[in-house]
Amino acid sequence: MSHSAPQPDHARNRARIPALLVLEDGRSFTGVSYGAEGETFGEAVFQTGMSGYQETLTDPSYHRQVVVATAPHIGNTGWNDEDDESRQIWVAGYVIRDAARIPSSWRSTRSLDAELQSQGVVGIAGVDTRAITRHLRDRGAMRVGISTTELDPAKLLERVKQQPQMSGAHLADDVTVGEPTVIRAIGERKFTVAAVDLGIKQMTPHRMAQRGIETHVLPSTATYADLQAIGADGIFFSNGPGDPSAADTQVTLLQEALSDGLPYFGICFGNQLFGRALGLGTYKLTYGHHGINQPVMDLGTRKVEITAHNHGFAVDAPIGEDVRTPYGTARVSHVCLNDDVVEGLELRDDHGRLAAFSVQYHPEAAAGPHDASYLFDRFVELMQSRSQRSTEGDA
Ligand SMILES: NC(=O)CC[C@H](N)C(=O)O
Repeated sequence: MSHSAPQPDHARNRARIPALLVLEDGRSFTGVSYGAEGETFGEAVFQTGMSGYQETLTDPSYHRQVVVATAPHIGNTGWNDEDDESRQIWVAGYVIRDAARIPSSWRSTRSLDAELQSQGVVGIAGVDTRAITRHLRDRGAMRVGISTTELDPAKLLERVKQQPQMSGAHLADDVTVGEPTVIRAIGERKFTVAAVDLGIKQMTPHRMAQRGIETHVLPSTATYADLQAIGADGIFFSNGPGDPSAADTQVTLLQEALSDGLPYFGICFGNQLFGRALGLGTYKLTYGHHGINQPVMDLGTRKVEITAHNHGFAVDAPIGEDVRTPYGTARVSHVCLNDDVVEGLELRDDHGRLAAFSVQYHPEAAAGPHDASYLFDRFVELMQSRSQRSTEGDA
């Protein structure tokens, strides 16, 4: 059978299996089962990307979150063997309005519905996702339950209220690699980077490899000695699930690296932990940024880039002011033009030279626009200038 040929229309039969969604403030929606049957709980967030659902569902940062797709029609391009951002689907549940009944793409090998079923991920279709989105936008992200077995809203609500909150959750250890893995540079190796895996997406080491970086992906429990053992020229902290205020071990590791002057680059969770390492606080946003078209300004160049986001927390830092830290002077480098949320931080040494930086959004852009890929080049330049200075004896 050719991949794009119409597949058996089992969705029509499954459309009869009822499913219930209940938010923690009691608002409920009825729909039909999509993906696995059963029951699931998590934090409800809405995601505004019009494309890229395979990358979204396999992004480990969504661990324990139930994603509501604002795009009204989901599943058109099925599921393929290339676009996974990690080893599995991580979302706790998936909420869509209109499910594609016949996937069509030359790369598709199965339907989204079938993939959700085979990975045991519970979803719901046929619900008013616009109403859920407006509700979450007004009231904020909240706990949610989806069930095909408990169809009494009051009973499901009781269980929703027993679920853990996202605030205070330390989840990096759930998603990280078991053993270190190495992603070789494409072409000549110029630098070695220790990437602490707090929920890394595969596109990140790929973007590094394209620039001559050999990436050693290390477990979330990596120590500074582990970094030294691989002779890292730079340290990277990935994106990842959970509350940054609960990741103390990683903050301590980063502080050790910064004291040593090791070049640092962080993405998303890596931006929040950089903020904490610099002595700044983090806080929970009302409903977060989850999408692929958020405007961000680089305050250094005044250029605006359209960027991919997936964060529920943010760094609390004064925009336009210097922050003195034990490692140098920190500043907010990027802001979101929708709401002035801090989207990037940079640290400069006493000579005003860039020493470390991070962004709250996703320059690896999977899925998403590639406006911000210059940040990987900035990391390479940072390691280059640092290695030049150490050969000249001026580290
Ligand atoms: N994508 C991420 O790294 C998310 C970071 C953090 N878990 C948040 O929700 O803000």
